[in-house]
Amino acid sequence: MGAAIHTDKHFLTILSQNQVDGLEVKIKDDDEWVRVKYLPSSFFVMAVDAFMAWSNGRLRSAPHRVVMNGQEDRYSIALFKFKNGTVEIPEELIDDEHPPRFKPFDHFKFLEFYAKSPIYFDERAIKLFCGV
Ligand SMILES: O=C(O)CCC(=O)C(=O)O
Ligand SMILES: [Fe+2]
Repeated sequence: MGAAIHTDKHFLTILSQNQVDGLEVKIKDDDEWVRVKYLPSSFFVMAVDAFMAWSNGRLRSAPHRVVMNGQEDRYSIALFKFKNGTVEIPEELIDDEHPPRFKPFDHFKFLEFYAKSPIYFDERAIKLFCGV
């Protein structure tokens, strides 16, 4: 079993797994998938959708998936961090060269809005919800 391509809707994702790899991340806008290699006892931390909006797009919420191709069992555990209240770009990250790319939004309303939507897992959801 694996996981289909998606971006996480939270603020930060912290992942850990047993020593069976499977997580793949798309770092650029091309077709290349990077397989995540964990050091023993390490965590993998990703800035995800709400962090991308907060950072005015400086950090990208990377599409990722889980691809399994062996017979070994894989276990992973995820901690999803939310931002309580309004997510708003700090003024230090806005200037003439970097106009705001996301409107302030309530993180839980974003989650609620897309909870039952077929595009919940789509990377465009955050841009459709609060993109400028
Ligand atoms: O199993 C993993 O390493 C990733 C799982 C994942 O992407 C998720 O739960 O959102
Ligand atoms: Fe994920």
